Amino acid sequence: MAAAPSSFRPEEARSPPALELPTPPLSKFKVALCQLSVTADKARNISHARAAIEAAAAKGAKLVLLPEIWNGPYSNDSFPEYAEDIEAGGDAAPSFSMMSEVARSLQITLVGGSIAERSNNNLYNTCCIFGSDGKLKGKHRKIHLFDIDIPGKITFKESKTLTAGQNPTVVDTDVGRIGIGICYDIRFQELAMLYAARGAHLLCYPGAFNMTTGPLHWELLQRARAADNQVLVGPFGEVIATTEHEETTIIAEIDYSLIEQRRQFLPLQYQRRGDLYQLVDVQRLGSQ
Ligand SMILES: NC(=O)CCC(=O)C(=O)O
Repeated sequence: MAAAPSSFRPEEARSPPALELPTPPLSKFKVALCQLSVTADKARNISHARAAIEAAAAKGAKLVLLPEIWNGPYSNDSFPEYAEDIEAGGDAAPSFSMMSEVARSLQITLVGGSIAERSNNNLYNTCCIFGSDGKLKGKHRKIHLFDIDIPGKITFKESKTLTAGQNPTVVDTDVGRIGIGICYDIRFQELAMLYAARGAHLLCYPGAFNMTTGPLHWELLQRARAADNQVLVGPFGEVIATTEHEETTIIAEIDYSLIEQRRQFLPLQYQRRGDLYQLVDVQRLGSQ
């Protein structure tokens, strides 16, 4: 959020936003969310993830999602060991190569959870998004690193080993426009607002929540982001499908016609008081 610039005209702010929801290539499809058990054995994690993706596609999923840091343990000691050089590809990036290959062979869109990425002596927590041709459509480096200190409960500092990403990520895919965040990114509502303003149909946040704040907040945060921005969980903040902590894949139907319908029922975008507050898209400002 930022104060309005001095050239700001309230009557413009109160008119509908210039960016309407683009027409998605598919209006209804199945999404699969794979929740995976992760071990210290990277090769096993990769084949295990592949099997889950294949099983989801066999059930008709056109979009498959993996969780945060699925190819090894989620710890500062492990990030350097399991990190991959995505740009080099091949043997330097076996998790990345598997995802690209499986997306192509199954002709699905794959939001590849996240893996630690090594680039120019930095490590990032990175989500790769693959199109149904197996090509990398986009890469999101976690913007908000998870640094937390709740005495006696949890202390963790992702920033000890990882570098924060610098860019919001929106990708156009066969299943619509997707805004990407990774786990802790979901707590920062401006990012979700920005994605909605950029016409995202769907927001995907691969996660690995901790067990202190997680049970309290993970559903709350997803519902809040969806209800604020009228995007899916459901666009009214309704949970379409959920599960507990065990390994499983949940499959649900996404119906984008609900977004337009819910936005007509409850026309927040025309009621927003841009004359009093405004979200400034710094990347767009910079490119003007
Ligand atoms: N991996 C993460 O970013 C964890 C975020 C989390 O647990 C939270 O409470 O937020």
